[in-house]
Amino acid sequence: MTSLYNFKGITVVPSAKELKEIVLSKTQRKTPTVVHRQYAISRIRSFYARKIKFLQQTLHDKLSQIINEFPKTEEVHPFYSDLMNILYDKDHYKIALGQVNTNRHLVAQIAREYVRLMKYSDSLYRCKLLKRAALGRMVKLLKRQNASFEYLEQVRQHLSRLPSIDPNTRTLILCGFPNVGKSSLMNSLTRADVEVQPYAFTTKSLYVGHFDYRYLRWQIIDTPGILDQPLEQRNTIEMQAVTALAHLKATVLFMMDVSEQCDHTIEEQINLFESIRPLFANKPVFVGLNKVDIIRRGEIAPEKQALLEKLEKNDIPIFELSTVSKEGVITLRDKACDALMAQRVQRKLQSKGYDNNIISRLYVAIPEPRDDKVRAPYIPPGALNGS
Ligand SMILES: Nc1nc2c(ncn2[C@@H]2O[C@H](COP(=O)(O)OP(=O)(O)OP(=O)(O)O)[C@@H](O)[C@H]2O)c(=O)[nH]1
Ligand SMILES: [Mg+2]
Repeated sequence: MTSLYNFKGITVVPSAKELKEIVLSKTQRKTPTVVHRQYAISRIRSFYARKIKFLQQTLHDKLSQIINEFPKTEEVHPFYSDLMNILYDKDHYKIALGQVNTNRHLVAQIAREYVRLMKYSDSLYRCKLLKRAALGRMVKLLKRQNASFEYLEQVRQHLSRLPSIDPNTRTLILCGFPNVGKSSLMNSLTRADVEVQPYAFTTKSLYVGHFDYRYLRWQIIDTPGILDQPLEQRNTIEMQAVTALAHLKATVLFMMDVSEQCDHTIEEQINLFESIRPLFANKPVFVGLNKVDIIRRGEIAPEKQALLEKLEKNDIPIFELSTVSKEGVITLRDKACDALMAQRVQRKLQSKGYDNNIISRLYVAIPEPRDDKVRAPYIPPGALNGS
């Protein structure tokens, strides 16, 4: 499943100029090069027609490869199609691929046209001119589409660097204001080695890490920090975090900085929590109160404590932790995993066609009798005697 969302295998998209050189030199190498005036005209015609067809086929293969290898936005998981829309703009992407497709058809049209004209030419010289015109027109088409090729190459490079997140597996998502310690938690749970810095927006894209819990493989996603602002004002960096939260069935770990070193008060952090809460619908949510090595929950101002208590009353569990002293880190992780596991089991039991009895898990073969011969069950006497 992971390999489905691993976009590292897409072939490099050449620029129009490179593509032109590749296809022309291939045509030169792979088709016969010697022709004589004294040959029968039909032979001369087919000599040049072959070159035209060969170039058309080579271009067709190259362009088809691009079209087939790039992921189709309507075929990938909604998480990836949304992410691609945010990063590359869906319309731009579709238009670029559409233009490649149009080019493929135009090239075929030109080839057909010139091969037909070739039948009317009566000398080697005319045949040659026709071939040259056909090849020229075909490669010229490419030049006009150079912008699309360049854009697709950039998308390819970016896609190959995207983390391979499996949208269907057990997942934890870290989110919260910038600088609260999301990446630090990620690093203490996995070997992902995400950059940690004492300033906001250190993390600018999604990162994925893995760990084992209860003999199962889990993925944890570190997201860029998000600010408390309306959706329309969010930038590309923040929107990646929102996309992950919106599309992945996961446990959400909302990280808070109890020491307020991240430059946002506890009240602001809770406000952010409330404003993005619709994204947590139907997902287990935990609040990680980070940096308790600086100040403990019991030591903060009473009105701030009251805010946290109010959150707890709404059934949001709060866990104190510190990624520096490692206190509480594993407890939070285990609770988050257990909650997701319980939810996944629950969903499976409720899903259609799942009957919670033993027969639905077994396959019982009941073969048709092939003739009238009686084949009674036979139990060896030794077994009956129990010896
Ligand atoms: N004292 C203390 N500092 C911490 C703790 N966890 C993280 N920090 C510090 O907080 C700062 C920010 O940590 P990051 O892990 O980069 O925070 P982030 O949430 O990933 O930030 P962005 O990627 O910018 O959104 C760093 O300077 C860390 O050293 C903690 O438990 N205690
Ligand atoms: Mg970070």
